[in-house]
Amino acid sequence: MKTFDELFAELSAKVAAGDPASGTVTAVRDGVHAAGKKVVEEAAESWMAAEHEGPERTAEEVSQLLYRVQVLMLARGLTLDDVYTHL
Ligand SMILES: N=c1c2ncn([C@@H]3O[C@H](COP(=O)(O)OP(=O)(O)OP(=O)(O)O)[C@@H](O)[C@H]3O)c2ncn1[C@@H]1O[C@H](COP(=O)(O)O)[C@@H](O)[C@H]1O
Repeated sequence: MKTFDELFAELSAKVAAGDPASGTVTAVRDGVHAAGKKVVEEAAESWMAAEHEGPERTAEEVSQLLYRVQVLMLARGLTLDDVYTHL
């Protein structure tokens, strides 16, 4: 288990190192357009799970959504502080 901040630190380090085994590195290199499409896809799956599936499936889809949001942030060069300043 990890927190949102811990995941972002892990993904940032992998991207900075260009870790060849990391799916995140590939996803970030694919760019903002592809990353944005994945955010929308996982958002829709989260919504559908919340309406039609149980809490466990919904939590799983929301975790994927949070991951895809972080990929989009990294592809766009945003930090957590850039976002948190608006909360
Ligand atoms: N949390 C995630 C995570 N969530 C989703 N994914 C990726 O997203 C893929 C699933 O996306 P798809 O679009 O294929 O999903 P789907 O077909 O819609 O599947 P469902 O939504 O229907 O379940 C997974 O196979 C992973 O490649 C993730 N990949 C990585 N992480 C975390 O990121 C860390 C670093 O990962 P790497 O960069 O791969 O080392 C890992 O330790 C994890 O903690």
